[in-house]
Amino acid sequence: MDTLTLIRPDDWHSHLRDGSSLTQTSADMARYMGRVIVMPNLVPPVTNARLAAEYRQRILRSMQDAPRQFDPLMTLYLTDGTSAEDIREAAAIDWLAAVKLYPAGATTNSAAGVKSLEALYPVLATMEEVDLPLLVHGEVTDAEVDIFDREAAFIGEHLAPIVERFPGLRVVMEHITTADAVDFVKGAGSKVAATITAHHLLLNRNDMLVGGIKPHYYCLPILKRRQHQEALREAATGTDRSFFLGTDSAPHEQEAKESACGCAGVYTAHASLELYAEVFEEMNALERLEDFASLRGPDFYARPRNEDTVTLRRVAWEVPGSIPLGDSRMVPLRAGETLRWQVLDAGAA
Ligand SMILES: NC(=O)N[C@@H](CC(=O)O)C(=O)O
Ligand SMILES: [Zn+2]
Ligand SMILES: [Zn+2]
Repeated sequence: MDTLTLIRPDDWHSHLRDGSSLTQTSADMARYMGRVIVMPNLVPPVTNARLAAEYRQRILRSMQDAPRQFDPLMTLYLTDGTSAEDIREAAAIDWLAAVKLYPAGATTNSAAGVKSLEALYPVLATMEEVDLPLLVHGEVTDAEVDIFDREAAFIGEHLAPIVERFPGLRVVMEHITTADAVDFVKGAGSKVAATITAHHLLLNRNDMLVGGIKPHYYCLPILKRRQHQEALREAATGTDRSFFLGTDSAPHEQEAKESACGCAGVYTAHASLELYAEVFEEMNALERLEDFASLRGPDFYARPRNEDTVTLRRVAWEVPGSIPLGDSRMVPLRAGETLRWQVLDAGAA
């Protein structure tokens, strides 16, 4: 198979950042994605509908000729101060898609995150009532818990109790990295889903650590052992419709990652569908890429599927060694390496 045409995909988890970074990040996303769920972890965070509306305008303005299909869907950052009123206001806005939970200190720009989840149960009850999905960065932050165990611990300590207490709440476990998460989502019923990134499908912790430490593979949740990577590959390419595309593309300046204390995040927006296509091809599952990338996400979010298409072609191309990020540069995944697939016809106007 040398060409693959699929319904236009959407990215259900992405970091576009702000200011001059938007020139690159929005353009990469808009190249062929339809809807893009934009994470709210700016400094300061996007905590209410007004801030989300202003951020959305900055994203749309960052592109001189935004393709017709590009539709940023915004999220609110859940904090200890989020009110039921914030939730009701958000739920009334079509482009406001969900509320994002970051446990305080779990990841990049999460200092404003939630300290006690249980104290926010009344807010979750309102979200359940108005059917506004909860997106979670699923890692505990206790210093005693090993970094490789933090996702599994979060499921048992926090996620399972939430799902049990709020059975009508739609929950997306974002960027899952373990077989534990795959098993939990499979057993949790139709209101619980998960996004899977291209880098967690392509890499495991050996890729990051053997033969020298690779800062551009460092992200959170951290890459796990090979068995977990294989469970993710089976889930993404399998028939369970709870698993769908979310790149977690997370740009950082080159110097911030190539550092004695490098920050977490992998940039994949320059080639997201192409990277997923490599995995699906390796798994002999290219025919299921459309379901994963373009159908399961809108079905879960109860939004219409896109109607137009994009076409991947087997045309080798080299990823640049670095690309602009505002006034600086960043190193995207597979920098300087050759990719097998390319989106040549994105049908964008
Ligand atoms: N994934 C990451 O490693 N980093 C993300 C935050 C996140 O999604 O956890 C970022 O904003 O840089
Ligand atoms: Zn996260
Ligand atoms: Zn993220």
